Amino acid sequence: MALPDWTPIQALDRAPLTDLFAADPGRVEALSADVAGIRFDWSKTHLTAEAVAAFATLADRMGLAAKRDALFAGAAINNTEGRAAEHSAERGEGAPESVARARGFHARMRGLIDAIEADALGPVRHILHIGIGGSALGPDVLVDALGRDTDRYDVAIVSNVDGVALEEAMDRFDPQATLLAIASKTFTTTETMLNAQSALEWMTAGGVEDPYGRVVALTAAPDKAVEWGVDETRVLPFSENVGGRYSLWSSIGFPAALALGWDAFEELLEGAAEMDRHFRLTSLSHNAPVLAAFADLYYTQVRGCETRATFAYDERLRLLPSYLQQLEMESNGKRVTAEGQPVDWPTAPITWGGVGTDAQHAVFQLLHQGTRLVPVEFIGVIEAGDSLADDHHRQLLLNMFAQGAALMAGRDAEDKARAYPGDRPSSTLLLDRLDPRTLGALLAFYEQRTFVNAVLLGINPFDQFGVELGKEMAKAADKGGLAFDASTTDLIRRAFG
Ligand SMILES: O=P(O)(O)OC[C@H]1O[C@H](O)[C@H](O)[C@@H](O)[C@@H]1O
Repeated sequence: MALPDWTPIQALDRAPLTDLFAADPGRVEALSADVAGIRFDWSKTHLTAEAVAAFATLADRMGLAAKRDALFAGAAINNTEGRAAEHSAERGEGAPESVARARGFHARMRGLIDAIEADALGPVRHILHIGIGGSALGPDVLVDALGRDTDRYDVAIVSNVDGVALEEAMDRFDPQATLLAIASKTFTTTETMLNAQSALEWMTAGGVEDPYGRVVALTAAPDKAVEWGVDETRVLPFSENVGGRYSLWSSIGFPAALALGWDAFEELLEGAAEMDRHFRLTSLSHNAPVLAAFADLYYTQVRGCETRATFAYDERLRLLPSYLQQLEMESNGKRVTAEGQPVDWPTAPITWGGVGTDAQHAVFQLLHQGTRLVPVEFIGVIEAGDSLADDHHRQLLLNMFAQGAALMAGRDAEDKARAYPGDRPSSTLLLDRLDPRTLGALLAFYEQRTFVNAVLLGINPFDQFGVELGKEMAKAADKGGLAFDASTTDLIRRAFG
């Protein structure tokens, strides 16, 4: 298989951003895209027509078009696990048999949601969703972003095995009015199974007559859920070919579908499908996930950037950075190629971020004047999420725009402590409004951008063997069967005697 050759990209001219704007009045339009209610603007990055062309050549060398087709055709592109990656089929974009299968699973989920809404499982006010990693981060983003104006159900998403997290939800919820949703692709994850067991005990202690009758399982291992005690009629399966961090479109999205209503969930899928079609059918130089990945790779491979920061200037998107951390770092934090050869180029940068304007008063000092170059991504929403006077939203967005401009322009000063070097890149995503369709498109954009990055890096984004060793050692430690190093042994002794 071809390996990436970065030399043509590293040889590109490195003109400062302000020169690039001065030289080309058409720069904004040339480096922007409008897709599914989102304006993407990469003009404040160092991408140029030449850079895009050089990356397009690299994309050819790495077989991006064929890999993209293979992704949507359901070929086994997750080669290390011998599996397809079929999250797009969940939103109707994929091989016909995979799409049909996903539709069948969705119909089943909808049927159960209808039954819950009709009180067939008894009165339900609270949804206690237990899951971790991909079985929590995606649904959490959805419910937090879109569920603020609805009081259909009160949702708690509990992931951490730290009982503090579960107790907080238990204190808030009435066990008699709670539905327990156990979300686990494998239905074996230690934290989730322990939390589920404790939640079930809490329901029993709270006088629920048939606690198992109030349990729903969201899983790609339906047999294991039945074995655990969930009635087959309340097991909502999804395909093994949907990766955990790509699974919010499947039955893992159940708490969002319940809290927001089925129509909203379908709109979310439709927005994602719109982004998929854009990704599949648009030429590379106008393709949003592709251009975003080109900029990502430019900064890691050419400018040595070790991190990339995302700042959502919208309180409703405050969980987006954590969701992106799993999506990007678990997918592309790899050190061997898809064929198992060591790579000698940097793979995924560290994804971090926060919410604006708060972050301006905390971490932006480093972005403006620190010694490290951090490409920044701003996300804003034109339509306000609040109903206060216009001032709030106007201030919010103006601050976001000003930060991008300041990073780029910089400012000279005699006193060097007061000088800003400028020429610091940012991309901006401006959403018309935050609704299910746009959020679906936004999340699908990030998924496909992650895929393009992986293809050009020559790695497989769909496995995550790196999370196993620590889990195995924790299990062995629990059984007392492992001789640890002196430091770890000392810590264990201090904690448990
Ligand atoms: O959904 P589950 O099988 O419980 O897995 C939950 C999570 O745990 C694993 O450790 C992986 O790192 C994640 O990709 C996954 O989403």
